[in-house]
Amino acid sequence: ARGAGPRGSGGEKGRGGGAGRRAALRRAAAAAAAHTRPRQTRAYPRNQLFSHWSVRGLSCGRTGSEEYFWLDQVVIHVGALSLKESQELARHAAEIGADGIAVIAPFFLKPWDKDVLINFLKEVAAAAPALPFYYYHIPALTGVKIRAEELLDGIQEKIPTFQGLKFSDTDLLDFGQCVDQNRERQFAFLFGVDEQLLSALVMGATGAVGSTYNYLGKKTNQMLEAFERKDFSSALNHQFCIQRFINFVLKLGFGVSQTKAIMTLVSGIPMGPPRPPLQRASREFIDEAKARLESLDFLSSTYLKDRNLESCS
Ligand SMILES: CC(=O)N[C@@H]([C@@H](O)[C@H](O)[C@H](O)CO)[C@@H](O)CC(=O)C(=O)O
Repeated sequence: ARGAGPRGSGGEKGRGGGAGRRAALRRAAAAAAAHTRPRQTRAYPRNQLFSHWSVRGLSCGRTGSEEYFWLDQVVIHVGALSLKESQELARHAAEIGADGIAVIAPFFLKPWDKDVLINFLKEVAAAAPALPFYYYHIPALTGVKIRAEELLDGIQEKIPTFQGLKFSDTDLLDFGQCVDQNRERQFAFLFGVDEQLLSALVMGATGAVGSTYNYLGKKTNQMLEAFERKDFSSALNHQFCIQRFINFVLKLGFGVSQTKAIMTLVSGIPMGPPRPPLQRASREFIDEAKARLESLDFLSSTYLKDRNLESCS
């Protein structure tokens, strides 16, 4: 998933930027990546994937005389069914200089209440005690429905590195209460339901992480900018426009496979097939999604060249 947000996509209170720190991180990540370079035909173990991502993410690009980094922050998801594996991944994330770690609830042997879940998260966080820690709340996929608002109550006493939450659920009452009950704390509230982001911004979301930002990022940024300048009518138009596309693909059947297909379509970069049990997106899906992207002006070549997308709003 990719981040978007008015105040950064996560970990905005992180550990400070600076070219020196970035250069050091880049060296550490490059060393780790070189040490474990996989052969082309082998699947990447997760730690190798992290190293390679960090190297790429912390690399510089250049526009004119200005140098910039591809990513502002790299927050690594280290959740796993096994506590030990999660801890190893957390240690590795710290070694390669990640800006933070995130963890979903284990979903085979599920935690049955808040305390049990916090205990698990605490053990993972303790393996990387200098890294900001995020809980990734995604009940539709984990089946762990412990309310985030309950989980946050007193969490920093148990997990001192707790920094915030990625909230991937449509329960805006729960989300609103997370924000409302933690106003004194500087938590990051990263929202993960792209079609509802505007509502979450109104409630205090500080950023967003979601799948559609990989290809609807420009439209989302227009919405964020309108929101920042308090032009709520334009912000709503942009959100509705995004909803039109998401609503359309949700009805066709939308998940990771379809996301890969759309990303391939929009970027021209082959994303490869999904792993079983997932199946490739069907030809019909790709054709229909393409037509919809075109009709909303999300796919035209001019879209990539800074076109104003008012036709959609
Ligand atoms: C259940 C799900 O996949 N949610 C997505 C959303 O970005 C979602 O695809 C989008 O809101 C469309 O419904 C993200 O919150 C999760 C995600 O991108 C990820 O974990 O990589």
